[in-house]
Amino acid sequence: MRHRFWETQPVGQFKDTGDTSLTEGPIEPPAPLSAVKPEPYNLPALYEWTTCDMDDEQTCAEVYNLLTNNYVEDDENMFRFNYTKEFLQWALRPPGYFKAWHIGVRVKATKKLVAFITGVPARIRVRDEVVRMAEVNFLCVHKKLRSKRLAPVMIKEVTRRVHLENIWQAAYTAGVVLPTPFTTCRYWHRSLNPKKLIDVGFSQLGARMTMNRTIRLYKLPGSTATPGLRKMELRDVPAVTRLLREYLSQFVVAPDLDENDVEHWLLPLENVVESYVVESPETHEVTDFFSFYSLPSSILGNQNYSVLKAAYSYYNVAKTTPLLQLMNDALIVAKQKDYDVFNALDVMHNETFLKELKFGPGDGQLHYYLYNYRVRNALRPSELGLVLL
Ligand SMILES: CCCCCCCCCCCCCC(=O)CSCCNC(=O)CCNC(=O)[C@H](O)C(C)(C)COP(=O)(O)OP(=O)(O)OC[C@H]1O[C@@H](n2cnc3c(N)ncnc32)[C@H](O)[C@@H]1OP(=O)(O)O
Ligand SMILES: CCOC(=O)c1cnc2ccc(OC)cc2c1SCCC#N
Repeated sequence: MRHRFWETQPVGQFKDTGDTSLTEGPIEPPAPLSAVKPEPYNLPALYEWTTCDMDDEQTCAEVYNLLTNNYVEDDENMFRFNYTKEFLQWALRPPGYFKAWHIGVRVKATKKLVAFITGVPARIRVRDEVVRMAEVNFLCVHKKLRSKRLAPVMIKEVTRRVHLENIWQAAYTAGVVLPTPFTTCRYWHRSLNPKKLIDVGFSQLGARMTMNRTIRLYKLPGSTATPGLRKMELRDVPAVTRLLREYLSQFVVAPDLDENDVEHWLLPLENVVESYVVESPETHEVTDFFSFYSLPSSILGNQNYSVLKAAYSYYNVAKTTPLLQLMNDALIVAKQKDYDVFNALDVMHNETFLKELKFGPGDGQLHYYLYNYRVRNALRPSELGLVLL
C-alpha cells in the first residue's frame, strides 16, 4: 500500500522493518528555529486557518459540534465518539499547553469550522530517555471534505507549530494502520448495562442465555469492597504522583508525570475523569488508586437510545490491594454512576484482570505511533504505560 504522505515523513517506514542496523532515537535532528517555515502551510483557496480558543464558549461549541458530527466511528457505524465540551477543555489545557496548537480550518466565506487538529505538550519516557513531545489528537475533517488530502496539510501545520516551540517528536494513536506502529493494543469491554448493549446491537444474547440470565451474569455488588476507598482529593496529589511514577517506571514507554501533571490529569472532574484512592484505615497512607475517564458516544440509528455512557480505564496502581479487587471496585463505582460499559486496553497489567472481570475483547485495534523517534523493537502492549485520550 502506498503512503504518499507518510513516506515523506520522519517515521518508521514499512520498508525499514527488520533492519537491525537502525538505532533507537530521533530519526532527524532538530533544526534551528530560523529554519522552521515561519508562515502557515497553504490551504485550498476556499479555506483559512484559525486558532481555536477553547476558553471561548462559542469556539468550544463549534469544535464540539464538528467532532460530534464528524469524528471517529466504529467500522460498523454503530457509534461515534461524542467528547463533551468539558472533556475537550480538560484534554486540551494541561500544564504548559499552547493555544496555537489548537488548530482549525474555516470556510472563508461562511467561517464554518470544517477541520481540526490538536497538540498538547507532554514528557514521554522511552526506555531511559525522557523526550519532550506533542501528543497529537482530535484530527477531524468534515465528512463532506474527505479524500481531498486535507489531512496531510493539517498534520504538516501542527508539525510546523510544534517545531516553533523547539519540540521535534510526537505521540499519537489511530485505529488505522500507518507507517509504523510501535505497538498495537486491543480494546476490551465490560458490560455494565447488558440489556442496552444488546438492544443497540453491540452485544448478542449468548447461546442458551436468556436476557435475565445475562443481566445476572454481569451483576455487580451495590457497594465497593476495599476498606478506605474514597474519591481522590488535592491533598492526595503528592502520594498519587509517587505511586504513579514508581509504577510507570517499569514500562518501556510511559509519560513522565510530575505533581502538576497529576493534579491536572487525575483530580476528579464530574463527568470527565474519576479517580479513587485507597487510604489505609490504620496508617492513613495512600496505598493504591484507580481512575477512568468519561467518553460518551452517539449511538447511530437506534430507536430506543441515542447516547452510550462509556468509562475508559485510565491509570491504575495496585500496590497493597490486589489489582483484581481494585478494578472490580472501579466497575462497581462506574455502575453506581450509571455507565453502560467499562472499556480498557490490554496495556500495562490490564490483561491480568480482563477475562476474570468478564471483559470481552473488542474487534477494534489501537495502534500507537511516535513521530521522528524510532523504537528499536516493537513493544508488547504489556510494556506500554501510556493511555492517550
Ligand atoms: C514534531 C511534531 C509532529 C506532530 C505531528 C505528528 C503526526 C500526527 C498525525 C495525526 C495523528 C492524529 C491522531 C488522532 O487524531 C486520533 S485518530 C482519529 C483520526 N480522526 C478520525 O478518524 C475522524 C474521522 N476521520 C476523519 O476526519 C478523516 O478521515 C481524517 C482527518 C482522519 C483523514 O482525512 P481524509 O479526508 O480521510 O484523508 P485525506 O485528507 O485525503 O488524507 C489521506 C492521508 O491521511 C492519512 N490518514 C488518514 N487517517 C489518518 C490518521 N488517523 N492519522 C494520521 N494520518 C491519517 C492517510 O494515511 C493518507 O496519507 P497516506 O497517503 O500517506 O497514506
Ligand atoms: C460498547 C463497546 O464499544 C465502545 O464502547 C465504543 C464506543 N464508541 C466508539 C466510537 C468510535 C469507535 O471507533 C473506533 C469505537 C467505539 C467503541 S469500541 C472502541 C473504543 C473502545 N473501547
